[in-house]
Amino acid sequence: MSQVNSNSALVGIIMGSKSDLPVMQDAADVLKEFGINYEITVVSAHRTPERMFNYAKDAQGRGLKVIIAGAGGAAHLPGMVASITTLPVIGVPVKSSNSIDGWDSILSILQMPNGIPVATVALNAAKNAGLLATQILATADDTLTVKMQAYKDELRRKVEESADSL
Ligand SMILES: Nc1c(C(=O)O)ncn1[C@@H]1O[C@H](COP(=O)(O)O)[C@@H](O)[C@H]1O
Repeated sequence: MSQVNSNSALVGIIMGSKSDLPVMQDAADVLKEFGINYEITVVSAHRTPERMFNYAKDAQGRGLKVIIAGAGGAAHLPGMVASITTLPVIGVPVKSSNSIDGWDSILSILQMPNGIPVATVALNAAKNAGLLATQILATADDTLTVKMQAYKDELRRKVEESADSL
């Protein structure tokens, strides 16, 4: 993996294992759709603690603005990364193969102690993580704001169209 969309990634997508990629790819697809440079790689707090520490420590200096971190099971990765960096961290609970219906990762990521927030999306909701990262970047980028508004207008139009066809 370790793929970088361009030299100047604004969003870092990390995951605890390559087995999370089918879920986390949705975040990358959204960022691609909005024309946002991102990087994507595997980082594990449990299995590669030094890699995790270095990634979080260097992220801001390398130009990242937001980190999306997905993990399953005892999902410590998003919280540990959030403890090291001042960048906003969006956590994606992943339903891994031997999970307790995903509740293990949901609660691990959601129930952070005061002081170290992780913006937790729904189970496997990497798409929403990508959209939230886009909205965070849009606060300082008018072009992105216009694109996000168009995205929402299109969502509304599709729902209204489906309602009209009932
Ligand atoms: N939760 C974590 C962390 C971590 O939080 O550091 N590292 C790996 N994992 C998770 O273990 C699950 C099973 O991983 P494997 O499929 O590699 O056995 C994955 O969902 C991964 O995110």
